[in-house]
Amino acid sequence: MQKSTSSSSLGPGGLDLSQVFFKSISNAAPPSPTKRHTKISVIGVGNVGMAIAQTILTQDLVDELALVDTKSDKLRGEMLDLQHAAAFLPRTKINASTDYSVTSGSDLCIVTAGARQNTGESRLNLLQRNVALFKNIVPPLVKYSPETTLLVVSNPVDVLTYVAWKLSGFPSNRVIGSGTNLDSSRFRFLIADHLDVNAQDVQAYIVGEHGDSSVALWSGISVGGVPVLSFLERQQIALEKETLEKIHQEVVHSAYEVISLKGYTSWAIGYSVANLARTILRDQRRIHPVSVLAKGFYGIDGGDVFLSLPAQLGRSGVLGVTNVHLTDEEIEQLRNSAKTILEVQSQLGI
Ligand SMILES: NC(=O)C1=CN([C@@H]2O[C@H](COP(=O)(O)OP(=O)(O)OC[C@H]3O[C@@H](n4cnc5c(N)ncnc54)[C@H](O)[C@@H]3O)[C@@H](O)[C@H]2O)C=CC1
Ligand SMILES: CC(=O)C(=O)O
Repeated sequence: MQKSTSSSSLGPGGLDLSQVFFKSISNAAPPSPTKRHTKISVIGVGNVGMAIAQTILTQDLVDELALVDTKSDKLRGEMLDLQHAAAFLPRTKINASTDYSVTSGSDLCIVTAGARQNTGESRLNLLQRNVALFKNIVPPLVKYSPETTLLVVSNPVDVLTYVAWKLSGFPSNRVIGSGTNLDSSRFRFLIADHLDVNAQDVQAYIVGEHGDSSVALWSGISVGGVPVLSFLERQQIALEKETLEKIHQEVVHSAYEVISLKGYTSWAIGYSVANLARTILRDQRRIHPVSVLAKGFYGIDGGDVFLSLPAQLGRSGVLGVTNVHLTDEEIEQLRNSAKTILEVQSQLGI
């Protein structure tokens, strides 16, 4: 597929159209040398890839957005549809191609390509199909953007982040999985709903596997800086363990429910990933629960495993993992989550 936008403003007969519409100001300042050209590539233009692409565009995050997929008609259709919104959006050059050269020089490559769950199917079930695709996706991304950060979204996201790390040969700080950033957003929504407060004022993390063995960090939840569990305890208000467990189960069940109702999930993951992209490209140094190489943190050992921990992110990827206080029960659950992922990983032969 050809590139979407002409890189030259030459009209018929070699006339420079920019000179027809604009007369140059002879002493105009040259473009600022400090302003970097920023670029994101999104691989896979299905429900998830397009939700991410459109959220990135509305947030004025990059100068250039490149889209890649194997379905050339769908790809061109999606590219044109986004380009036709140019009059309402911050200026971003949008290119699309089945050829990975379109991704060249990306600061961030977001991988959403691959099979998705059918109703009732677990994320881990997708593994073999998506590992095969990753072998065709990761090497060309590395070839065209050797300095990029890889952000994996395709499921099962934790194992595929490990696969992307292995296939890329990148240092682990430049390979991140979207992990439980989404689960934590669902968690914050449900807690906010329960307490009738704004979800943005709720600090709460789900860590571990993005999936059935995820771990809710109840001990660290705070609302507007007030630690929730200890506050309720002091007020002698019992928040029953069953209520807490029910909220966590609702988080775990969320994707299954949305998939059974509309066939896929898209909007929340779109916002979640665009939020991560902003932190990384703008060097915001915010803390997000995302899938990182977890070996050595919170007593996780037994192999190279990627799972979600609260990590500080910035321009160079993962800057560090936060030392959150976990209860013994939470540590035990986190190690079990690591074990679940490692068991799946051991079948890969990568
Ligand atoms: N980590 C998370 O929180 C979430 C992850 N997902 C995962 O994201 C993935 C995508 O989901 P949807 O967009 O709903 O699926 P979809 O079926 O709508 O789109 C997948 C796209 O990938 C493309 N594709 C397939 N093989 C490719 C290849 N080798 N190179 C480039 N493109 C290729 C397909 O042509 C298709 O356009 C799934 O694995 C899904 O489970 C979905 C929601 C949340
Ligand atoms: C599909 C998926 O992983 C989610 O929405 O959480």
